[in-house]
Amino acid sequence: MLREFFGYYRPWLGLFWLDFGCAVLSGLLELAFPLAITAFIDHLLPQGNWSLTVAAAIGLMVLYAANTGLLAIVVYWGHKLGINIETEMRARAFDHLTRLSWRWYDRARTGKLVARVTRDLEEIGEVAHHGPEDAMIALMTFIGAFLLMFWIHPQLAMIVALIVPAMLALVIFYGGRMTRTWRAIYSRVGDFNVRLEEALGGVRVVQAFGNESHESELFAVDNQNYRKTKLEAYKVMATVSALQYMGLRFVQVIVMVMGAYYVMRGDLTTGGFVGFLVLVGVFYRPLEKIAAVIETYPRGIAGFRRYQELLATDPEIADAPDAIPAPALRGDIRFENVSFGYDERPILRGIDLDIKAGETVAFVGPSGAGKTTLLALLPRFYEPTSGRITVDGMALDQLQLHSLRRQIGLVSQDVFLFGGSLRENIAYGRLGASDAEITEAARQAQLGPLLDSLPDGLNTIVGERGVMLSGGQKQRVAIARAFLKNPPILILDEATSALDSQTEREIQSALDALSVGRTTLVIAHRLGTIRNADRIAVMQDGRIVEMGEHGALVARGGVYARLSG
Ligand SMILES: Nc1ncnc2c1ncn2[C@@H]1O[C@H](COP(=O)(O)OP(=O)(O)OP(=O)(O)O)[C@@H](O)[C@H]1O
Repeated sequence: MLREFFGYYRPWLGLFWLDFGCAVLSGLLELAFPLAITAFIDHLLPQGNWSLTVAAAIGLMVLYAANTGLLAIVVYWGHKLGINIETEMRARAFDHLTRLSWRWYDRARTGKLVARVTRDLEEIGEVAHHGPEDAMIALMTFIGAFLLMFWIHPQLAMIVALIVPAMLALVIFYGGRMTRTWRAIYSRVGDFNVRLEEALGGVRVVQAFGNESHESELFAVDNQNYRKTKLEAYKVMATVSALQYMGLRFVQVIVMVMGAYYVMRGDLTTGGFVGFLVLVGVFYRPLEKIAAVIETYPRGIAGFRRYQELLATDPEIADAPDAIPAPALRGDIRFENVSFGYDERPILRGIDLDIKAGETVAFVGPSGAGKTTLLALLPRFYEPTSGRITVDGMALDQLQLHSLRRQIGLVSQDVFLFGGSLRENIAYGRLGASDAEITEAARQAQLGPLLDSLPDGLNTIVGERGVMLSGGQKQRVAIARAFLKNPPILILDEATSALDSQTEREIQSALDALSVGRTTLVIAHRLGTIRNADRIAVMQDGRIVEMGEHGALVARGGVYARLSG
């Protein structure tokens, strides 16, 4: 896994080495400052040479200025490295997410997905930047400071070293607790997101049922859980920082006392003494860094695991290696003994169906009979469990998915509109369509009068999911998209919601115009559509139980006669 993680550094190796190199140099300079102080006190002061003192001070300032520059580089370019990696991962995650199957999305929670693409990747970015750099600096200053202290005064250095294992044990112990607490916090944030997403997304339903307080109570549970978990984390943080502070100060006092003793005995110079005291601070700092690494690293790694899992999710429905681009289709469609179930429960059972190019077939039957499911197999939103489907004699899975879907228009019951303008929403049917083409499609879909009445015309913003449009208008936008797409095959899932008869007539005539010259499969809830169909397929319990023209089916006196009667 680490190898894969470091693979993401490859395009940014230059940045990585720049960041890493500057961090190492800065670490070395940190070690040089205590030595400079020692030399200053022990060698310069006794000489009483003022100009040399000023020169030394200027030299020290230059060193500090250099270190400032190095630190600025580390902060900016290091974070740049992190965000570059994060951006690349986010792009891949989004790309993959847009390709996952309907079956996968049936089980997904959007709130959690959003958290993965945003928060998880942010954590990884942080680790990508700080991980190697922190670990290296910590190790280097830790060992370096100890060697220098040992060089100044071995016995004193050993006293400091005695305290190190205790501090490390502390850091590791609390680091582990911190990791667990953070994991819990993030899981709480996930719950939170899901709740927010559903309550706000469904706020109209919440209000319609007067269930605001109920939602607030549910939210309060998540909110309080989050608070409790956060408080746990703060407790651990308080303990760690208190212990760290106490540890450092105690060691400093011990060093002060012991150092003073050695100075009085003439074993240690004053400069060595002061330098040593500063080194204790330098030596101690990596412990904090190690604590930080122990805290952030597992978070990043947990995020990276989830990211890898996401990328490894099988899109289920994808192009076979030998799939060919679909040629311009005529629109002959065949279902051969097709069966399907979303899970173990069979929904479609051995469907055989032959539709000629240009034909309009209406599907009717009781709710839950499998009409929508059957038609969802044609653009390969789901794969049949057995049997096969062909268009123009070619099996669907021989064709490249995009080239197939480009030739199938879909007008479904619940039209999804994006939160932009009417223009953007209609143009979704064929990206890059000109304004003239968009307007023409809108008029064909009977949106003309609406466009004329809107001061902003095509630029009118439709609101999130198109809330500013009526149900009938949304339907017409979907029809306009289909006109613009101009596919040889059309799937219409009629709106079941009652439209007034005038609107219904307009939409029906737009749909009739749309289906001219195309193979049209329509899930019919209205008699008007059924009459226009060349044939009617009556579905029941996942089977086609009757097939034929309206008159013949009525005369037969079977299921259809009962349904339409
Ligand atoms: N995504 C899904 N996951 C699992 N089961 C599903 C899914 N979609 C539909 N079903 C189930 O499949 C069965 C057939 O549903 P389908 O929507 O195809 O029926 P329909 O004939 O179109 O009904 P309606 O006329 O009410 O739209 C139903 O029992 C439904 O519960």
